[in-house]
Amino acid sequence: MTEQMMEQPQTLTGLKLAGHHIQGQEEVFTEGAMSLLESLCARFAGDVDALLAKRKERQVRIDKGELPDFLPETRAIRDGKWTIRGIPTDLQDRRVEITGPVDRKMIINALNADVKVFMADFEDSLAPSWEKVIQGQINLRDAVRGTIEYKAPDTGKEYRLNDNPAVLIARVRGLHLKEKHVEFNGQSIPGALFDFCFYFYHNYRQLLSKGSGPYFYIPKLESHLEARWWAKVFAFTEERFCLEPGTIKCTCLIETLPAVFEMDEILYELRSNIVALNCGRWDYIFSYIKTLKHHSDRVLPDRQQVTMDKPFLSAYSRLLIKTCHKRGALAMGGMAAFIPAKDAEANRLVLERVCKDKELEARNGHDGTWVAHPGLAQTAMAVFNQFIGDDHCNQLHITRDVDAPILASELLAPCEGERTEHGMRLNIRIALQYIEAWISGNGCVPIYGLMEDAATAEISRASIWQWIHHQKHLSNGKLVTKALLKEMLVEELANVKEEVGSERFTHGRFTQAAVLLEEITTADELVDFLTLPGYELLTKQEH
Ligand SMILES: CC(=O)SCCNC(=O)CCNC(=O)[C@H](O)C(C)(C)COP(=O)(O)OP(=O)(O)OC[C@H]1O[C@@H](n2cnc3c(N)ncnc32)[C@H](O)[C@@H]1OP(=O)(O)O
Ligand SMILES: O=CC(=O)O
Ligand SMILES: [Mg+2]
Repeated sequence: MTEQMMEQPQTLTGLKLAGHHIQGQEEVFTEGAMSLLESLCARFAGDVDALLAKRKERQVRIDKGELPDFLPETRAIRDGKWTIRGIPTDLQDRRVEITGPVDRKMIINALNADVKVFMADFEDSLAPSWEKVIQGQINLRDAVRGTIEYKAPDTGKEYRLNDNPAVLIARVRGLHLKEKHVEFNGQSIPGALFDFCFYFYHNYRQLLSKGSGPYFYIPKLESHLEARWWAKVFAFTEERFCLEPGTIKCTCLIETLPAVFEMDEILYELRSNIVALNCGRWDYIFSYIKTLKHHSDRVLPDRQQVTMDKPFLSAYSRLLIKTCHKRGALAMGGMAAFIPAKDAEANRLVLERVCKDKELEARNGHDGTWVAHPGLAQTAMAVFNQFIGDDHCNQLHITRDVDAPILASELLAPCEGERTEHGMRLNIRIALQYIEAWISGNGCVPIYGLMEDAATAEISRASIWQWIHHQKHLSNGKLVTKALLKEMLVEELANVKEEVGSERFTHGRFTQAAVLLEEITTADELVDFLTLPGYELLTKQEH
């Protein structure tokens, strides 16, 4: 059957658009694209709930005292000799990747930045309002065709692509997030399938014709069974469009504690399509808190003290590199959350810190890294250039074979450090401001000189919950209780009002953010993801 025959209009019996009309949506919801979405939902949406249920089953065991470990039943995969299928030419050199949400100006700036790859983000840095997820698809379609343009309404500045834009990779939503504006057989569909379907459908031909391809970042995997689900989605799509197996390429973030014990297995399940793993450090730290939430000996200190040189994070980075390179896959580093400062001296310190962070990654053997802002690209590039040298375009040759095996106990090692009143108050102010931004439709914001997104904010709010839950004492002797949190929340809300100004405060959604923050930090059980209740508030205000 030819592709055209397969793309004949089909009766879209099960699929229903439940969102309000967004300008330009007809360009996204074409007959062919909707037909693909319906097929994907029919085959794969139902399995997502079963995969999410498996996460819960494992968590129940861990809550009872079990610790995550390498799986006995997949030992043969870990011990076996095999490699991934291969890495396309334009993904061999990924020494610096910029990331950012799928806003029009941001996309153009990111593709023009002095980087190898742009990860266009429907995930941690995007609050997925109906408008943003549709507009993001339109923006990426125009970017792939090279026609994307933007004129800033305030300055009149015009934006268009340079001659040699970065390679594009789209990051789709995690499996836990539904897209409530589209229903299949009466149920909201997985946001991941929505993002995958439309980005693939509207762009694969143009990408392949330019010598690139449909490339994806897959976030927040928790097991190799979830990777197997993605492998089936990719294989089905390739077959439907008569593409060679392995045409779709993906990079999986290893950003949950359970997944770090299944890296070989994830690579194996996806071996036709995968090219790299990535250390998504912020979600990983959040996942460490969440997974071990009932283990009183593994409560984290102030967020600022949990840096990549801490033993449990160093073990994670080194094991990821060793695992990837053994299988021929790239081992990407993660995000230093710094962003440039306006003041020259402050900016010098920012660049110094970024440089130190990137040196640690490059020295460990990572093949590349992430930056949150174009102003950091040169610094990261200089570090990786120095470590990669002139004879290579990555560090695949660093095998870490002589390293002692990295043990489960190292990955789970408690993290030393203080829990301070300053740290707790900072967590409250960061979480407040981030939640306010997210429920107002902005998924990534600068707060106190750092990039804050869904992953970094999760650490702040989950830490507060964990300190309350385990009745920790702060370094000044204060016992962390629900009452203390409530007292501090009132004070910090007032401080935030002073910081942002009463005009911004009154027109913002800070009170709603405070209510949500109080709810999720004082709940008996840790809420799985901040973005789940956040999505209800985000979408409630849509017309
Ligand atoms: C844990 C994780 O998942 S990390 C990955 C997800 N997070 C991200 O991707 C963060 C991406 N970064 C950002 O969103 C932004 O850098 C922010 C929100 C933190 C700060 O943005 P701003 O406040 O606009 O920064 P600033 O004013 O310094 O920007 C200066 C210019 O750089 C551009 N810029 C800033 N960050 C980016 C970026 N990531 N990509 C492209 N352009 C960018 C701005 O658009 C602006 O352009 P202009 O001069 O043409 O107007
Ligand atoms: O997605 C990246 C992370 O650090 O989380
Ligand atoms: Mg993440």
